[in-house]
Amino acid sequence: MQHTGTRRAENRINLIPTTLIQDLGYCKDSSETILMLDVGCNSGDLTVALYRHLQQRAPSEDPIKPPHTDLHLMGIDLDEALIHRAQQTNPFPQMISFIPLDITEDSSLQTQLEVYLSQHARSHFHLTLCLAVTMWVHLNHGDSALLRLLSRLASISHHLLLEAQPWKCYRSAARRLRKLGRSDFDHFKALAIRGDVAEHAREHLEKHCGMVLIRCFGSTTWDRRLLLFRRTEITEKTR
Ligand SMILES: C[S@@+](CC[C@H](N)C(=O)[O-])C[C@H]1O[C@@H](n2cnc3c(N)ncnc32)[C@H](O)[C@@H]1O
Repeated sequence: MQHTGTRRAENRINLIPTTLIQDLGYCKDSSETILMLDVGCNSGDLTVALYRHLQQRAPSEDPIKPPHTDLHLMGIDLDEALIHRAQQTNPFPQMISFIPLDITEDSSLQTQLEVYLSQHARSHFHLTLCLAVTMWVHLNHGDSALLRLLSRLASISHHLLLEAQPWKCYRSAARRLRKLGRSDFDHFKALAIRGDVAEHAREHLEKHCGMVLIRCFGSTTWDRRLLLFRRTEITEKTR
Protein backbone atom coordinates (compact mmCIF):
# COMPACT_ATOMS: atom_id res chain seq x y z
CA MET A 1 0.00 0.00 0.00
CA GLN A 2 1.17 3.49 -0.78
CA HIS A 3 2.28 5.53 2.20
CA THR A 4 -0.06 8.46 2.98
CA GLY A 5 2.92 10.83 3.08
CA THR A 6 3.92 9.71 -0.42
CA ARG A 7 0.40 10.23 -1.72
CA ARG A 8 0.30 13.68 -0.15
CA ALA A 9 3.63 14.52 -1.76
CA GLU A 10 2.46 13.30 -5.17
CA ASN A 11 -0.80 15.15 -4.89
CA ARG A 12 0.99 18.47 -4.58
CA ILE A 13 3.87 17.71 -6.89
CA ASN A 14 1.50 16.86 -9.71
CA LEU A 15 0.26 20.44 -9.58
CA ILE A 16 3.74 21.74 -10.36
CA PRO A 17 4.93 21.65 -13.98
CA THR A 18 8.10 19.63 -14.53
CA THR A 19 9.30 22.62 -16.57
CA LEU A 20 8.96 25.04 -13.65
CA ILE A 21 12.65 25.99 -13.59
CA GLN A 22 12.67 26.83 -17.30
CA ASP A 23 9.27 28.54 -17.01
CA LEU A 24 10.82 30.91 -14.48
CA GLY A 25 13.41 31.87 -17.07
CA TYR A 26 16.30 29.90 -15.65
CA CYS A 27 18.41 27.22 -17.20
CA LYS A 28 18.54 28.52 -20.72
CA ASP A 29 21.97 26.97 -20.52
CA SER A 30 21.70 23.52 -18.94
CA SER A 31 24.96 23.99 -17.05
CA GLU A 32 23.69 27.07 -15.16
CA THR A 33 23.74 26.48 -11.40
CA ILE A 34 20.25 26.66 -9.96
CA LEU A 35 19.78 26.91 -6.20
CA MET A 36 16.64 25.87 -4.36
CA LEU A 37 15.77 25.97 -0.68
CA ASP A 38 13.09 23.80 0.94
CA VAL A 39 12.03 25.24 4.29
CA GLY A 40 10.48 22.69 6.67
CA CYS A 41 11.59 19.73 4.55
CA ASN A 42 10.60 17.17 7.20
CA SER A 43 12.26 13.79 6.42
CA GLY A 44 12.97 14.90 2.85
CA ASP A 45 10.39 12.76 1.00
CA LEU A 46 8.73 15.69 -0.73
CA THR A 47 12.07 17.41 -1.29
CA VAL A 48 13.54 14.43 -3.12
CA ALA A 49 10.31 13.75 -5.04
CA LEU A 50 10.21 17.36 -6.17
CA TYR A 51 13.88 17.29 -7.12
CA ARG A 52 13.19 14.26 -9.33
CA HIS A 53 10.04 15.88 -10.71
CA LEU A 54 11.91 18.99 -11.80
CA GLN A 55 14.58 16.88 -13.45
CA GLN A 56 12.07 15.24 -15.78
CA ARG A 57 12.47 16.08 -19.40
CA ALA A 58 9.71 17.82 -21.31
CA PRO A 59 8.82 15.86 -24.47
CA SER A 60 10.05 18.72 -26.66
CA GLU A 61 13.50 18.83 -25.04
CA ASP A 62 16.72 17.47 -26.42
CA PRO A 63 16.75 13.83 -25.22
CA ILE A 64 20.54 13.81 -24.92
CA LYS A 65 21.00 16.73 -22.55
CA PRO A 66 19.89 16.40 -18.93
CA PRO A 67 17.60 19.34 -18.10
CA HIS A 68 19.56 20.70 -15.13
CA THR A 69 22.87 19.11 -14.46
CA ASP A 70 23.50 21.70 -11.80
CA LEU A 71 20.32 21.90 -9.73
CA HIS A 72 21.26 22.16 -6.05
CA LEU A 73 18.77 21.95 -3.25
CA MET A 74 19.14 22.69 0.43
CA GLY A 75 16.47 21.26 2.74
CA ILE A 76 16.17 22.66 6.26
CA ASP A 77 14.02 21.64 9.21
CA LEU A 78 14.17 22.42 12.91
CA ASP A 79 13.66 18.76 13.81
CA GLU A 80 17.10 17.16 13.97
CA ALA A 81 15.74 13.59 13.95
CA LEU A 82 13.86 14.24 10.71
CA ILE A 83 16.94 15.81 9.14
CA HIS A 84 19.02 12.84 10.23
CA ARG A 85 16.54 10.53 8.48
CA ALA A 86 16.61 12.73 5.38
CA GLN A 87 20.41 12.61 5.34
CA GLN A 88 20.44 8.83 5.70
CA THR A 89 18.07 8.27 2.79
CA ASN A 90 19.30 11.07 0.52
CA PRO A 91 19.72 9.55 -2.96
CA PHE A 92 21.59 12.63 -4.31
CA PRO A 93 24.00 13.74 -1.57
CA GLN A 94 26.10 15.70 -4.07
CA MET A 95 23.11 17.80 -5.08
CA ILE A 96 20.77 17.84 -2.07
CA SER A 97 21.93 18.90 1.40
CA PHE A 98 19.79 18.49 4.50
CA ILE A 99 20.63 20.75 7.42
CA PRO A 100 18.96 21.17 10.81
CA LEU A 101 17.91 24.82 11.01
CA ASP A 102 15.09 26.86 12.48
CA ILE A 103 13.82 29.37 9.93
CA THR A 104 12.74 31.73 12.73
CA GLU A 105 16.29 31.85 14.13
CA ASP A 106 18.52 34.76 13.36
CA SER A 107 22.25 34.36 13.54
CA SER A 108 22.92 30.68 12.87
CA LEU A 109 20.32 30.60 10.10
CA GLN A 110 21.80 33.64 8.46
CA THR A 111 25.30 32.19 8.65
CA GLN A 112 24.38 28.77 7.27
CA LEU A 113 22.39 30.22 4.39
CA GLU A 114 25.13 32.69 3.54
CA VAL A 115 27.76 29.94 3.57
CA TYR A 116 25.66 27.80 1.25
CA LEU A 117 24.92 30.66 -1.13
CA SER A 118 28.49 31.86 -1.20
CA GLN A 119 29.73 28.34 -1.95
CA HIS A 120 27.75 28.70 -5.16
CA ALA A 121 28.71 32.35 -5.67
CA ARG A 122 25.11 33.51 -5.30
CA SER A 123 23.37 35.94 -2.96
CA HIS A 124 19.84 34.50 -3.38
CA PHE A 125 18.07 31.22 -3.99
CA HIS A 126 16.45 30.99 -7.38
CA LEU A 127 13.45 29.27 -5.84
CA THR A 128 12.43 28.79 -2.22
CA LEU A 129 9.72 26.34 -1.20
CA CYS A 130 7.75 26.85 1.97
CA LEU A 131 5.11 24.15 1.99
CA ALA A 132 2.84 23.55 4.97
CA VAL A 133 5.12 25.38 7.42
CA THR A 134 3.49 28.79 7.97
CA MET A 135 0.89 27.48 10.42
CA TRP A 136 3.53 26.04 12.74
CA VAL A 137 5.50 29.25 12.89
CA HIS A 138 2.26 31.23 13.29
CA LEU A 139 0.86 29.04 16.09
CA ASN A 140 4.13 28.70 17.94
CA HIS A 141 5.37 32.27 17.65
CA GLY A 142 2.43 34.52 16.72
CA ASP A 143 1.45 37.03 14.04
CA SER A 144 4.69 38.99 13.97
CA ALA A 145 6.72 35.80 13.52
CA LEU A 146 4.56 34.79 10.54
CA LEU A 147 5.16 38.16 8.89
CA ARG A 148 8.87 37.99 9.73
CA LEU A 149 9.04 34.54 8.17
CA LEU A 150 7.48 35.81 4.93
CA SER A 151 9.80 38.83 4.85
CA ARG A 152 12.79 36.60 5.41
CA LEU A 153 11.80 34.16 2.67
CA ALA A 154 11.32 37.07 0.29
CA SER A 155 14.68 38.57 1.21
CA ILE A 156 16.63 35.43 0.26
CA SER A 157 14.70 34.34 -2.84
CA HIS A 158 14.00 35.35 -6.39
CA HIS A 159 10.96 33.10 -6.51
CA LEU A 160 8.91 31.69 -3.66
CA LEU A 161 6.46 28.80 -3.78
CA LEU A 162 4.22 29.07 -0.76
CA GLU A 163 1.59 26.73 0.60
CA ALA A 164 -0.05 28.28 3.64
CA GLN A 165 -2.26 26.00 5.68
CA PRO A 166 -5.88 27.14 5.74
CA TRP A 167 -7.55 28.26 8.95
CA LYS A 168 -9.42 24.98 9.41
CA CYS A 169 -6.03 23.29 9.91
CA TYR A 170 -5.27 25.67 12.77
CA ARG A 171 -8.50 24.66 14.47
CA SER A 172 -7.77 20.95 13.97
CA ALA A 173 -4.23 21.34 15.30
CA ALA A 174 -5.48 23.14 18.41
CA ARG A 175 -8.23 20.51 18.88
CA ARG A 176 -5.72 17.66 18.60
CA LEU A 177 -3.62 19.19 21.34
CA ARG A 178 -6.61 19.74 23.58
CA LYS A 179 -7.57 16.05 23.17
CA LEU A 180 -4.09 15.13 24.30
CA GLY A 181 -4.76 17.17 27.41
CA ARG A 182 -2.19 19.77 26.49
CA SER A 183 -2.90 23.45 26.65
CA ASP A 184 -3.64 25.32 23.46
CA PHE A 185 -0.84 26.81 21.40
CA ASP A 186 0.29 29.92 23.21
CA HIS A 187 -0.78 32.26 20.46
CA PHE A 188 -3.86 30.61 18.95
CA LYS A 189 -6.57 32.72 20.57
CA ALA A 190 -4.65 35.95 20.26
CA LEU A 191 -3.90 35.72 16.55
CA ALA A 192 -5.13 38.74 14.62
CA ILE A 193 -4.19 37.18 11.29
CA ARG A 194 -6.91 34.58 10.78
CA GLY A 195 -9.36 33.39 8.17
CA ASP A 196 -7.77 33.42 4.73
CA VAL A 197 -4.15 33.17 5.81
CA ALA A 198 -2.89 32.70 2.24
CA GLU A 199 -4.48 36.00 1.27
CA HIS A 200 -2.87 37.75 4.27
CA ALA A 201 0.46 36.27 3.20
CA ARG A 202 0.00 37.47 -0.39
CA GLU A 203 -0.82 40.97 0.83
CA HIS A 204 2.26 41.11 3.05
CA LEU A 205 4.58 39.78 0.35
CA GLU A 206 3.25 42.20 -2.26
CA LYS A 207 2.95 45.32 -0.06
CA HIS A 208 6.06 44.96 2.04
CA CYS A 209 8.46 42.47 0.49
CA GLY A 210 8.80 43.47 -3.16
CA MET A 211 7.18 40.29 -4.42
CA VAL A 212 4.30 39.71 -6.78
CA LEU A 213 2.02 36.70 -7.17
CA ILE A 214 2.59 35.27 -10.64
CA ARG A 215 0.83 31.91 -10.52
CA CYS A 216 -1.49 29.85 -8.45
CA PHE A 217 -1.25 26.12 -8.92
CA GLY A 218 -4.85 25.48 -7.96
CA SER A 219 -6.06 23.82 -4.85
CA THR A 220 -5.34 20.26 -3.97
CA THR A 221 -7.97 17.91 -2.62
CA TRP A 222 -6.95 19.35 0.77
CA ASP A 223 -8.15 22.71 -0.47
CA ARG A 224 -4.76 24.35 -0.42
CA ARG A 225 -3.22 26.55 -3.02
CA LEU A 226 0.39 26.65 -4.10
CA LEU A 227 1.20 30.31 -4.67
CA LEU A 228 4.19 31.28 -6.76
CA PHE A 229 5.73 34.70 -6.11
CA ARG A 230 8.48 36.51 -7.98
CA ARG A 231 10.74 39.27 -6.76
CA THR A 232 9.72 42.37 -8.66
CA GLU A 233 13.26 43.60 -9.17
CA ILE A 234 16.18 41.33 -9.84
CA THR A 235 19.28 43.48 -10.06
CA GLU A 236 22.95 42.60 -10.32
CA LYS A 237 23.15 43.13 -6.55
CA THR A 238 20.48 40.55 -5.79
CA ARG A 239 21.73 37.89 -8.20
C1 LIG B 1 3.59 19.73 7.94
S1 LIG B 1 5.31 19.50 7.80
C2 LIG B 1 5.54 19.90 6.08
C3 LIG B 1 6.60 19.06 5.45
C4 LIG B 1 6.79 19.30 3.96
N1 LIG B 1 7.22 20.66 3.68
C5 LIG B 1 5.52 19.01 3.23
O1 LIG B 1 4.89 19.95 2.75
O2 LIG B 1 5.13 17.84 3.14
C6 LIG B 1 5.96 20.96 8.57
C7 LIG B 1 7.45 20.86 8.78
O3 LIG B 1 7.92 22.16 9.14
C8 LIG B 1 8.91 22.00 10.14
N2 LIG B 1 9.03 23.27 10.85
C9 LIG B 1 8.14 23.83 11.69
N3 LIG B 1 8.61 24.99 12.17
C10 LIG B 1 9.82 25.17 11.60
C11 LIG B 1 10.82 26.17 11.72
N4 LIG B 1 10.66 27.22 12.55
N5 LIG B 1 11.97 26.06 11.01
C12 LIG B 1 12.17 24.97 10.21
N6 LIG B 1 11.25 23.98 10.07
C13 LIG B 1 10.11 24.08 10.75
C14 LIG B 1 8.40 20.85 10.98
O4 LIG B 1 9.43 20.25 11.75
C15 LIG B 1 7.83 19.92 9.91
O5 LIG B 1 8.79 19.00 9.48
